[in-house]
Amino acid sequence: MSRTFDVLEWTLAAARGENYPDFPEHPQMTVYDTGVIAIEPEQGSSKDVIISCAVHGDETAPIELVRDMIHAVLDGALEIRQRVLFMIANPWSIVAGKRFVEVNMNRLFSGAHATGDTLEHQHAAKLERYVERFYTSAPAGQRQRYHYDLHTAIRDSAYEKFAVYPFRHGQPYKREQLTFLAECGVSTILLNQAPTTTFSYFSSHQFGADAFTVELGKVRPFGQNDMSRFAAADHMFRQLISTDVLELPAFDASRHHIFDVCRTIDRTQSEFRLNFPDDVANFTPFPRGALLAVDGTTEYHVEQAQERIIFPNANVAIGQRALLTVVELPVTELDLV
Ligand SMILES: O=C(O)CCC(=O)N[C@@H](CCC(=O)O)C(=O)O
Ligand SMILES: [Zn+2]
Repeated sequence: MSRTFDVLEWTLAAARGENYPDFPEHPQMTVYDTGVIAIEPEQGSSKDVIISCAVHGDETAPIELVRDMIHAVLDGALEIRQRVLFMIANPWSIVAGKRFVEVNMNRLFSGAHATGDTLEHQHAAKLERYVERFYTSAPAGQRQRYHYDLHTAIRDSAYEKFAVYPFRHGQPYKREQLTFLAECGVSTILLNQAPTTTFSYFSSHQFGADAFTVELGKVRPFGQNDMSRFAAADHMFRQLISTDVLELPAFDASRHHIFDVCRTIDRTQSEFRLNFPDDVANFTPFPRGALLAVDGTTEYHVEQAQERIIFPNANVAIGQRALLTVVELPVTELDLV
């Protein structure tokens, strides 16, 4: 169905330098930038929720989810009870139909954007300012900050949906967040054990938000996503922003698969290869001793009894992460609050 105003078309037209009608006047909506829209209920909110997509431009399902939520608000079909910032983070990479135009933007947060001057460096700096503006302009009082940065993964995955819990600097993990994510269909969690320059770590570390990189499925072109696979996540995000108090079931440890990030293997040489085929899925386990990657003359072998591979990508820029390995951790070993 064609719309008189389509927020994605408006965002992409701006990225292409084309004309498009202005964003419609709406009493609760403030446009921070094309694709960056804050929605603020008049009163009574207690949550500041960021839902971002398109940090990688070819990860289309989250873009469709965010687009449809914004349209539902514009159409009066979704009543907003909490402050929300929707972010279509890299419109130029959507236009290009690529993960990024020049540089992977999800390595440029927490100030890393200062190291260059590409479109992605400049835009990451702006996105940081929008996050700061949104969180710091909330009404006074006790509030809770959230940031769900929605992605889809390049490879198939033994666990279709999973989330990265950014490094907590010793703070406990939250039962409520694990339960919320499980209700979204995301019951597999990776615990990052070091600071990163990702968008979710930025909001978590700089603003104390409950922030996650959420992998909702596999990268597919527009029109090829089976949106029924995202229905639970869509429902829960809408519940989060349209209710005063979000009803969640009690925490149930048996629902969750927790994995500790064990090793981060960076590509440091132009001669870099992964020692397994392109169709090996995320979370595939490898036995101790197996050769995973060769970086110049350095060989990376599996060190623990069973390490599983995540996000393998031999084509990353030199200096960037080419592979993570994870090991399963019983939920009972987590410091939970
Ligand atoms: O499938 C892949 O290889 C990449 C999917 C993706 O974009 N993942 C994020 C994870 C960010 C994090 O570690 O929090 C990324 O690589 O940026
Ligand atoms: Zn991504």
